[in-house]
Amino acid sequence: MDLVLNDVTVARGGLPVLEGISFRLSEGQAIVLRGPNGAGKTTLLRTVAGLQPPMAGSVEGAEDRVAYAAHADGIKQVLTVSENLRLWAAVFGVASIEAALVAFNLVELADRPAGSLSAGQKRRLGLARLMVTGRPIWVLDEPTVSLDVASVALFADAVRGHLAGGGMALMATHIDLGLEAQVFDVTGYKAKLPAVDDFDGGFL
Ligand SMILES: Nc1ncnc2c1ncn2[C@@H]1O[C@H](COP(=O)(O)OP(=O)(O)OP(=O)(O)O)[C@@H](O)[C@H]1O
Repeated sequence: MDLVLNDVTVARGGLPVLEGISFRLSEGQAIVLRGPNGAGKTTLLRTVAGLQPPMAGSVEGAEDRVAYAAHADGIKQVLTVSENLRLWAAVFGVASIEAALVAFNLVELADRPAGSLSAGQKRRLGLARLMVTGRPIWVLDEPTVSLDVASVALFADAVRGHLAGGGMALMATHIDLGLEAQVFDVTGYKAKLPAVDDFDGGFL
């Protein structure tokens, strides 16, 4: 089933940020969101992930199918790397964590408490989590932050494998991952702020 956005408006703090967003993401495809800081990429990703409703328009095909990786890695600090992955695997009903450990070069760190990992290692664990969700739509907000060159390559391989298996990916990233992806620049979709109709100019 495709992920379809129809004329979506997204808002932060009650104010529209982006409007008129429409696209379709099919099996095996990726879309990379581009746009300057503050343009609304995170807000759009949060809306697709179901963390907030669209202000207008509709998001179809996302419900219970999205695995979301945001700036915060969502890691349980006191659990080990493998315990973290097993926890998520149990939540999502996935049998094995081995592929995720291998894909993100976490085998040697499997017994380390997650709280003792470096920023890049934590990020690898946060991304490995995607693989144990079994969910087809990966929604990723700046997934490569803190990753070194080798880890970026691991991540790109994991996304490539996910797409090859019929998965989909929607991500905000400023770096070129060497993936075949459509680029969606949100810059042209900046929302017009609603007119203030009870403004009293006499207070100026
Ligand atoms: N909690 C909040 N309450 C109100 N406004 C917010 C909140 N979080 C973000 N904003 C504002 O919403 C707008 C969109 O922010 P958003 O984080 O979606 O942009 P972005 O394109 O992801 O930026 P970046 O590239 O810097 O991560 C910005 O103007 C931002 O200041």
